[in-house]
Amino acid sequence: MNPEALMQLAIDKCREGLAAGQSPFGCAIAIGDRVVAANHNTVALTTDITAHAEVNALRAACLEVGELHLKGAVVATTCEPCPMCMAALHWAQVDHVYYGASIDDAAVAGFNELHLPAVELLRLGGSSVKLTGDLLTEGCRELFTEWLNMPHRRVY
Ligand SMILES: Nc1nc2[nH]cnc2c(=O)[nH]1
Repeated sequence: MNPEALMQLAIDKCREGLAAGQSPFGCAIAIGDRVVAANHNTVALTTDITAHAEVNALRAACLEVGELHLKGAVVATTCEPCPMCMAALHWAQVDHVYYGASIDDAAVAGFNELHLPAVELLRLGGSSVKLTGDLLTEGCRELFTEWLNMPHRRVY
């Protein structure tokens, strides 16, 4: 599946989350042409601070394929993975991660981000996961704008 189409799925899933009062993050995972997971962040819903979109998608994808490692998997996430999510993506041995908005964009929207770029974490840790940013960035940033207009948003 091409990365743009996968990112559009992540954006759509994020909007589903926004409609349900969740935070503005979505993630989709494909292996070849098969979409194995598409999830949004559920931190507010589950009172689970680790329920980021990427962690939710990884859990769903591993369950779906019945494997710990997602060899050949392509991941599209609306925002650059935080260190927790980047580490989880490394553990799952995904092939390539695409993201749209940046950690700085999330911080500007009010999230208490660790200012450690995903590319730095991969380099420091010697990970072979491929990483490409700036995919459908404006569409992904727009999700933060929509979220900032929600009166009952929950920041963390
Ligand atoms: N990439 C990403 N960054 C976040 N920052 C806070 N929550 C999230 C999330 O679900 N995904």
